[in-house]
Parts: sequence; C-alpha cells; structure tokens
Amino acid sequence: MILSIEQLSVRSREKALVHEVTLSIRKEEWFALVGQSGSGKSLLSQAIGQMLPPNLAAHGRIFFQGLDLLRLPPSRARSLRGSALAYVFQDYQGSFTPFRTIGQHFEEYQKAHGVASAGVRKQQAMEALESVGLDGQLLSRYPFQLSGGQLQRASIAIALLLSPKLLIADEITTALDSVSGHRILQLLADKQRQTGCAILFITHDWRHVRRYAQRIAVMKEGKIVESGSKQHILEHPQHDYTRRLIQAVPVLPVPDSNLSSGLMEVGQR
Ligand SMILES: Nc1ncnc2c1ncn2[C@@H]1O[C@H](COP(=O)(O)OP(=O)(O)OP(=O)(O)O)[C@@H](O)[C@H]1O
Repeated sequence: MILSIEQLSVRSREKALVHEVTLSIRKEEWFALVGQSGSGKSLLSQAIGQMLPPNLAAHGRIFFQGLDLLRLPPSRARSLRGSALAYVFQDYQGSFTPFRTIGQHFEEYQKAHGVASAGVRKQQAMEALESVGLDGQLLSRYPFQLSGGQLQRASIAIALLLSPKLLIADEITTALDSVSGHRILQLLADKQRQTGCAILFITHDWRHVRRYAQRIAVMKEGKIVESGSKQHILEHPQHDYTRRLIQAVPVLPVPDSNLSSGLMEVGQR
C-alpha cells in the first residue's frame, strides 16, 4: 500500500463532516473516490496533505511511506507536498498567480524543493512542459495567456515534476469542456504509465471512473458506503446510493483522444 487511511474524521466545532473513513491505495493504481457534491471527497483529500481550512481538524491516522501524515510537523508536510505527494485541482486558474509567468511558477516550485541549479531548473521545466504536449515557449507566458486545457496540462507538469508517489487529482476536468477533459485524463493515464505514481482520482463523473479507475470507493454524507474493484462495484453495487449514481449517467462513447476535435489548442503540439 502506498497510502492507508484509518478511521479518518474531519470535524468543525459543530459537527463531523467526514466520518471514520478507512481506505487504502495501492502502489501505481488509479483509485477513484466518487460521490455527489458535498459528500466530503475534497475534505478527505485535503486532510491527506494537511491542507484543511483552519476551522476544521482531522482525527485518525493516515500512513504514507511509513509516516503518519496527521502527526507530521507542518514544515515536513509542506516539503512532502509537491515532492512525494502532489495535487492537481479543479480550479487550475487558482493554482497559478496571475502576474507570474508559467516559467516563474516552475522556478518557484523547484527552488522550494531544493533544485539548486538554475540551468537544471530551466531544463526540467522545458522538458516537463513538452512531456504534457505543450511548447516550451509557454514558459514566458502569463497564465491568462493560456487556455484552460493548457493551464491544466501545465499544472499536471508541475505536479509530476519531482516524481511523486501519489498524485491527488480533485475534479480536474470539471472546469474544462468535455474534449479537453478527456484529453487531460488520457494524458494523466499516459503519465501514470510512464512514472508509476498512484492516483487518487476524485470525481462525480462515472464515465471517467468506468474508463480509468481500477478500484473505487463511494462516499455519501461523509462516509464510505462501499468500496472494491471497479468491475465488482459496477456489476454488483450493494448500496442503493451507488446504484442511483451509476444509473444517473448514460454510458456514452468516450471521444477518441486521437481524433482531432478541430479545436487544437495553440501551443499544443
Ligand atoms: N471550511 C469548512 N467549514 C465548514 N464546513 C465545510 C468547510 N468546507 C467544506 N465544508 C462542508 O463539508 C461538506 C463536504 O465538503 P467537500 O468539499 O469535501 O465535498 P465534496 O464531496 O468534495 O463536494 P464537491 O464535489 O462539490 O467539491 C460540505 O457539506 C461542505 O459544505
């Protein structure tokens, strides 16, 4: 196991928002955490990296590479985030500071994680951008000069820069049109094959789950109501909530990522 969560609860002063969740993620697997809006998926993912808002507290245990993440000093958790553990979020615009170039974001990220040589930083940034299908020239652009799909690619490139063992992808296609969304997931699947990182994939979209996940946990009102292999959950859902989630989504053919949509983004090779 790369990550084991045991009896995790997230509480505000008033109430528990995540209730005693236990789950584990295997090395190199694509693990989908599924549930409707407000079910607690994001809070669970934020608890892993000690990123909860200050009015909330996490209780329980989260083991990652032999460390109990909830008991790490904040400085240690910060250095872990971005190196062994990385995040990509739905709000790709919020992931970038508007008046810093894409290159400056790469610089800052690498400096914060101790990449000392300016030459190495530049080279790694160019290669990382190219590895997600973007032109290295985009390093000199500002975030607002990139499309949504390009920005999400850039945020994946930054997240994977230091070869994390676990990537947490929280609703990363929600703000994109469906063609760009499928391209992003195809890219993530390719990168996962190349790097072997495990992915905690948070979504409410069963089409993406069907296509990419190996195992699934279903969350409702802060609790995991069932979990198991994709095949098992899709073919034998035990919980009425899961059945309704599955039935709510028509099985649509997924656009072939090799087919051009006619909307190829500028700067994408
Ligand atoms: N800082 C906070 N203080 C109090 N309640 C919060 C806070 N952040 C989130 N919540 C509540 O916790 C619950 C779970 O929120 P969470 O964002 O984890 O849901 P989610 O499943 O990720 O939903 P979505 O798919 O819409 O992001 C919601 O009811 C939300 O309103």
